[in-house]
Amino acid sequence: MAELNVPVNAATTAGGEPIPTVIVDDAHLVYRIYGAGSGVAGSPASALRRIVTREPQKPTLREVHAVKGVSFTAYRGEAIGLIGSNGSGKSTLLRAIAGLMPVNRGAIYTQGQPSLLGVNAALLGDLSGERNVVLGCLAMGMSREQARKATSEILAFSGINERDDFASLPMRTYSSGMQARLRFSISAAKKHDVLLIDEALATGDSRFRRRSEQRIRELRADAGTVFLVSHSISSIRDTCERSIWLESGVIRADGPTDEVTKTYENYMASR
Ligand SMILES: Nc1ncnc2c1ncn2[C@@H]1O[C@H](COP(=O)(O)OP(=O)(O)OP(=O)(O)O)[C@@H](O)[C@H]1O
Repeated sequence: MAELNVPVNAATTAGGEPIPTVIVDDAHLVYRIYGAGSGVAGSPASALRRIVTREPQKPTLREVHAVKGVSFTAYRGEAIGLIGSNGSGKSTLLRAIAGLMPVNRGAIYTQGQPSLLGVNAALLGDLSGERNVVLGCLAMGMSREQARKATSEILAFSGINERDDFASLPMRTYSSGMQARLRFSISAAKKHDVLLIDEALATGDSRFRRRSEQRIRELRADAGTVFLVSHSISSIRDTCERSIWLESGVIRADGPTDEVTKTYENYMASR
């Protein structure tokens, strides 16, 4: 635990300045849901009335303002935990940092290419775990030779072959925990400028979680920036020295993990 709190000196410029990797400046993120029926207007009675009166259904648009004016700067060498209750905007913010969702207002600047590792990251269910590892490596920019070399290491790290030769079976036959382990193992095989991890550790067992947490620390030590979204406060405490608490799309606290998680836990206990 102690080594997590030491400043990462590799992450500073020659002048000792920390190097920013992600700048989020007053970011607003809004989902637009078209055709979403709302309350009475979407009821069976109103649908029947429209049929009888031949009144066309008015197009509806609902907006969910998921992230409301969030600002912070992340630096190279930091591992940052994103915490908050369900629906507070954590995954949305990660998606925006990854460039998968445009900001509606404000701006997000990133250095290098952020990589989002989520439980929904696309791997192909009909291909074997091993083929998916090779494809994943190629997709991350490795050469065929590098991918071939990395494959056995990734499979060993994932531990999916611990009980049987699962690597040769199609991925659709894997449990969700095994799938998540393989996804994490593929992503963690490469150094990332900015690695965004969304609950990927939650589905692994405790042994795999410990290995993953160790790998996150190594990735961070390699001077990348890691963001970890998790409801497991212990994972956040073991991995991240800084945490950001989001609630209803707004930052409630940003600072040392111990302080932020304590405040968050008190808040959750009082609800
Ligand atoms: N694809 C979507 N379309 C419309 N609204 C969405 C969509 N995805 C998320 N939302 C809404 O945006 C808000 C933030 O959701 P988000 O998934 O970012 O929260 P979260 O903090 O990651 O939640 P959790 O801890 O439950 O995973 C919620 O109100 C959610 O209903």
